[in-house]
Amino acid sequence: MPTSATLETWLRASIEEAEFPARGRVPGGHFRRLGHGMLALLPEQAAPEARACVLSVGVHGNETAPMELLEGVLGRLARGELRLGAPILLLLGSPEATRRGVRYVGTNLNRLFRRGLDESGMEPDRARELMAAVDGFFARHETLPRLHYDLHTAIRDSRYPRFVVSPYTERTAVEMDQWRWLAAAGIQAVLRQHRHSWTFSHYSKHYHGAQAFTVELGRALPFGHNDLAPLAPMAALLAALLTGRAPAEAPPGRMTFFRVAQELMRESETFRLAFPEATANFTEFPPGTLLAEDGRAGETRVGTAPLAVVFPNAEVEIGARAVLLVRPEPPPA
Ligand SMILES: O=C(O)CCC(=O)N[C@@H](CCC(=O)O)C(=O)O
Ligand SMILES: [Zn+2]
Repeated sequence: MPTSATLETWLRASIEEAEFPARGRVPGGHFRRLGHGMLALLPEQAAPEARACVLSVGVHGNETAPMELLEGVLGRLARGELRLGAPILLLLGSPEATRRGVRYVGTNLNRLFRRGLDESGMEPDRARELMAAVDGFFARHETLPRLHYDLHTAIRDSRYPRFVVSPYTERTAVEMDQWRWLAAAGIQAVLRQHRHSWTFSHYSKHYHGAQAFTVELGRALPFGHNDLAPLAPMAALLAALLTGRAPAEAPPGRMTFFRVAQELMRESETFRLAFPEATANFTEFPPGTLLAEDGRAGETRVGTAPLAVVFPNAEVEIGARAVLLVRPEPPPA
């Protein structure tokens, strides 16, 4: 069987469609290639604190910092600095989009994670493969608590460069431990969704009862241009998950909590945002401010309480989310 040294090359091999062994050894267990951009790390024995963890990167092809972060952690495992103690499913969301250096090729993959998806095309096909991989992984490790971190970077600057989106589902509550782990991992803000969003993290939370988040780790930059220093605490969290150890904890109140008040969809060709393109995520606007104009839907203005903007993007497909309008809320007690 090939040795763990191979593991470090898995991500680049997946992007370049290069040869990669079907299985190999790592300290504490072995890896198995499940498909293109899909790798399972399987421990000889799960540690007492182990969770069945899905770690996904590259659901948007040009978001490279999470890939470099993951390569670093896999390198530590390969060199024997870490010992595998939990089953981990590693997923490269869209190898083709990453190879081309683009967010997506045909349509936004991160809006397609729902059962019964019947669209055809590259991203819908990939969404079905990824959902099947997650289904199989959680079924195989059904006795362990479930976790999914879907790692991204944002298009724009942010008042909080590292933040998580907590998907909405009435079925699964967020455990307090998650807030403590994320606070210790250097996450600065939490954005709680107000309705179903059909993202990858929503899929694992809604259909599998996993603790699941979209994790934003700074700005989307090309390979080699990412500053990984601020992500060291997040690397430590991923390392703890791999080894099945309890991660470091910090008070959740260290993070600023927000809730989505409104999701503005682009409804026409003439949609435009009324604030500058470069406006940072979580920038707040006072009551009465004009935020957007959109054909027959007309104007959107801030009501009586201030609103902040997250993920503004006037160029999205018609029918897609153009901006989230959010307000602060108290941290969970
Ligand atoms: O910076 C942006 O405008 C988009 C960054 C990004 O890809 N965000 C995710 C968030 C997913 C979620 O809401 O959980 C996305 O838009 O898919
Ligand atoms: Zn993304």
